[in-house]
Amino acid sequence: MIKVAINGYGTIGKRVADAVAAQPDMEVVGVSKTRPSGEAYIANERGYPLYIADIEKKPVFEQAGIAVAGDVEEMLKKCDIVVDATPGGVGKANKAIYELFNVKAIWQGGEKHEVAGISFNSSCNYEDAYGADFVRVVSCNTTGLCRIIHLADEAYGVKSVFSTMVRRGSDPGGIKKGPVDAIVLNPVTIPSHHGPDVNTVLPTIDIVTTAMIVPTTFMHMHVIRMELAREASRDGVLDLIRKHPRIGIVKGASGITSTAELRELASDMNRPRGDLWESCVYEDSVSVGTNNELYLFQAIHQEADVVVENVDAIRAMMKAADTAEESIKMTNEALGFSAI
Ligand SMILES: NC(=O)C1=CN([C@@H]2O[C@H](COP(=O)(O)OP(=O)(O)OC[C@H]3O[C@@H](n4cnc5c(N)ncnc54)[C@H](O)[C@@H]3O)[C@@H](O)[C@H]2O)C=CC1
Ligand SMILES: O=C(OP(=O)(O)O)[C@H](O)COP(=O)(O)O
Repeated sequence: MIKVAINGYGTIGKRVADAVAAQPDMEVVGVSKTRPSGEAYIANERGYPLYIADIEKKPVFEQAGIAVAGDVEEMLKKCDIVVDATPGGVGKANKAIYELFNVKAIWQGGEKHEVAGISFNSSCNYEDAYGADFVRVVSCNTTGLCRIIHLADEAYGVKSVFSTMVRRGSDPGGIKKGPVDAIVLNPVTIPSHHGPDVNTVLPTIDIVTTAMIVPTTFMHMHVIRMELAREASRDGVLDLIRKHPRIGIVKGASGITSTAELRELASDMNRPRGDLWESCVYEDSVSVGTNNELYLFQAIHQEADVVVENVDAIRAMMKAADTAEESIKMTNEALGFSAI
């Protein structure tokens, strides 16, 4: 069994913990928090040993009725690999301690590529992470872009990409972020970080991205245009998407034209936390122009799509599955996940 620790049990960390716990070849040996919270009670309830960043706060946790197993250093002694899901920018400072305790580490998209030197998406570059000590799973939007661009590139060759990300303002549980009543160009400069970030996984893709934030909490929406090198058809593209284990199709016949209806669908499917681990391509949006330009809309559940990628990154780094296909299949099956 691969012993996995999760440093930072928040939006991403708690989901990664549950996904790891569901895998037949992995176990959660600990999760960490900085202060008592609803999530800390749940960690106790699920039987994940709870470690804390600052051991001096142990009495505060215990007074709140939350059992503490030790500090983060204790947790690192028990694991083979740590998933760092601390807030963006915090994780890089943890590298020294991971090196000290000789554990492999995975960071999230809020950190820069340089922290690990390998940026990861299982459908694109599983082999780059095979046996590696340090890997970064790219951000939720970048994950969604990488999946679809790589698929199109393998089949048709991608000459260039232009995409606009309409980003959610805050996660549903967030109370500190906005906007409440604005469309914020974020960033106002072009390109946004997503294009260069795609190039950390797919270095040869010619891509420009723009991004804005809107007052919604569930999912980002991508508007994508790709110029293809070889002749493509709408049906051909839809067939490829149907076969992809991490890209789903929002059927035109379902009448779903929004993120809100997708949230309802995920809940009705009894997905844990209503999570959509797959990118959700709107069938009726998929169009091919006369010069082989591919157009589509896809929705990305920001809290979920990177979770399955973290599980595959663990397997690649631990050499527990030789190919991406093998790992993706194991991950999806353990979660009872097949793309919509
Ligand atoms: N929320 C999202 O939509 C997505 C986030 N990401 C990335 O995932 C990473 C984590 O983001 P979230 O889960 O949203 O953050 P979050 O704020 O929900 O959770 C972070 C957790 O880390 C804990 N923490 C803070 N400092 C710590 C420390 N020094 N040691 C141990 N734990 C500490 C906090 O208590 C909290 O539980 C970031 O790099 C972010 O950019 C990636 C994809 C999507
Ligand atoms: O990785 C994300 O977005 P990104 O791909 O736009 O960087 C997550 O939605 C976190 O974004 P946030 O930095 O607005 O919390």
